[in-house]
Amino acid sequence: MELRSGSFVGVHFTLFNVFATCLTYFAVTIALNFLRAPKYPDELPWVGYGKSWSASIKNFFEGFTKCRDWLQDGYKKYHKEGRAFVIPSTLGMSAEVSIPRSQMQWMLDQPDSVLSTGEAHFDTLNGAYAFIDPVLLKDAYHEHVIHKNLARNLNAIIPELVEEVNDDVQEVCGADTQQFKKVNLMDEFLMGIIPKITNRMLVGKSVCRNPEFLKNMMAFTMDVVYGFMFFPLLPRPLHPFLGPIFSLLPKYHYWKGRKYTLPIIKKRLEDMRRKDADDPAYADWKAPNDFISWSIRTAMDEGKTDELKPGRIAMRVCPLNFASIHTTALTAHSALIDILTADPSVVEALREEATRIYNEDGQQWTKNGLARMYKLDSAIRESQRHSTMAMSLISKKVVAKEGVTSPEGIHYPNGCLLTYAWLPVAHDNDVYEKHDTYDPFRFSRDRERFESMTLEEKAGVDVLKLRQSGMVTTGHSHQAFGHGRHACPGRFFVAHELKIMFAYLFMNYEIKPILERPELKWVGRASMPPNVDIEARRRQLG
Ligand code: HEM
Repeated sequence: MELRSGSFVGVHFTLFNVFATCLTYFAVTIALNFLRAPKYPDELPWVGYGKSWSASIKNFFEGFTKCRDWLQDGYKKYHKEGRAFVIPSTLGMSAEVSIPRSQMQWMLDQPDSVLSTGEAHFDTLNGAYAFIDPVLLKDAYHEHVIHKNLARNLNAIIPELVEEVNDDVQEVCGADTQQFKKVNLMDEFLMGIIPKITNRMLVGKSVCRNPEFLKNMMAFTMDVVYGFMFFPLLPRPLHPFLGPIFSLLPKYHYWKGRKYTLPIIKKRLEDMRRKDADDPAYADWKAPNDFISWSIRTAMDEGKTDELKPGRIAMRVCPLNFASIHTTALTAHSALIDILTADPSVVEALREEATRIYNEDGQQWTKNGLARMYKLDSAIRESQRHSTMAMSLISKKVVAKEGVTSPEGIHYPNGCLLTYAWLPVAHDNDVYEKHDTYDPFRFSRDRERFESMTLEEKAGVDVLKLRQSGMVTTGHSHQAFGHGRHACPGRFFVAHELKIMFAYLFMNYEIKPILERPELKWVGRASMPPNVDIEARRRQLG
């Protein structure tokens, strides 16, 4: 039969062929990936459709929408009995073993040479191709620099954060005291502000406001996300051939962005070397407090010559943008929606707290003042719990050649991926009473009660337990920043950043309440931010 182009039969056949080719391609991909996936011990139960060939095809597609239910099922059926189970591979994510709470400490206690967080990140994020150069994630020196420097320098960078937040919020929300201005919460407000604040800490004021630099950093973070979706659709044997082509994207955005960071890095290297050599011209010079200086100083102290190459430092700014911007924006997005859909008295209480502490501390933000914002701290932490961003936020890969045996007696061979389920814990009534309710002051009530006690009354209180209710204190039941020695080192910065930003917003703007909280939609193992606008009007003060 002759097929005439444009005829019904022709179109029909073409669509059929495309469909059949796609189906064959997916079947081959799933089969090849299935063959090369780590093998999990036979005695482990699986959720979803199980572990057979046909099950993995169903898991692959249906996991897209059903993963959340599978995790909840496994949590109730196995974790409550102290047993681990396997979450099957779904689009973008490999099969992983979910470890029950009773084995959590065992998992965290294993050295990196047995269970490695870095290797798990390298695999999940396609570190071989999606991060400019594989060395960036293979040897994540930027993480070491952040662990070592960020928290200890926070106090010193507060004034910079305050200036950045004030300027950026005003730029987005305007100064009109009459009319409300509508802004899209994610695209205009948070993505207009958070990349600048984060990069102020990473590369300083002159670069963090440069639109071209920001555009390329955002494009880089999206390249990593595209890689996340693209690589699982490719049979693994093709990765070495197509991966280098894909990697042109992140490389391109890095090259475009480094135009702005390289001159600063080179100058900083020279300045710091001259300062160290007691050059009299540098007697009064002080290195700016940012990632560039921390990175240089740490590499100099540790004799890491590779990490002193300007190009390497410029590259390391990229994975840090990836680690910090979307995570912070998603957290802030959920928190603002939760706060603005709560009773209006919640915003009033947060405004009162912020204004009082700001005035008590001489109309400035101090480390101590930010730490005393119990209500705001609690409102954010409660949102991290209530509107959980991802099903699990901890991942480890078995790297010990001989594997490792869990307290349950299960032997995990080399290559297995382990995780700890956060979503079901955050929504377990045994852990959090009324787990379905957003209770903004869930974590601050006891702290405030403590503050109003007499010294005698305070003596009878378990202060350590009280301190654990802060948003930066990770634990078995607060995993929004992970837990253990690889818990997020950026969380102290995030707490400062969000408190300064929300306080500024509530103190200086009226914001219309959001009438109904949009439902959280889950895709695979992550929740998708709903599209929400806020309406803000500058308050007329004094
Ligand atoms: C609200 C915002 C953030 C959230 C929710 C978040 C969440 C997390 C989580 C869950 C982990 C642990 C991953 C694991 O164990 O597998 C992590 C690690 C990390 N985060 Fe964050 N993060 C945030 C912001 C930031 C910021 C602002 C920075 C840096 C400036 C940062 C830098 C890092 C680094 C370097 C690691 C790797 C630590 C290691 O493996 O030792 N994060 N983050």
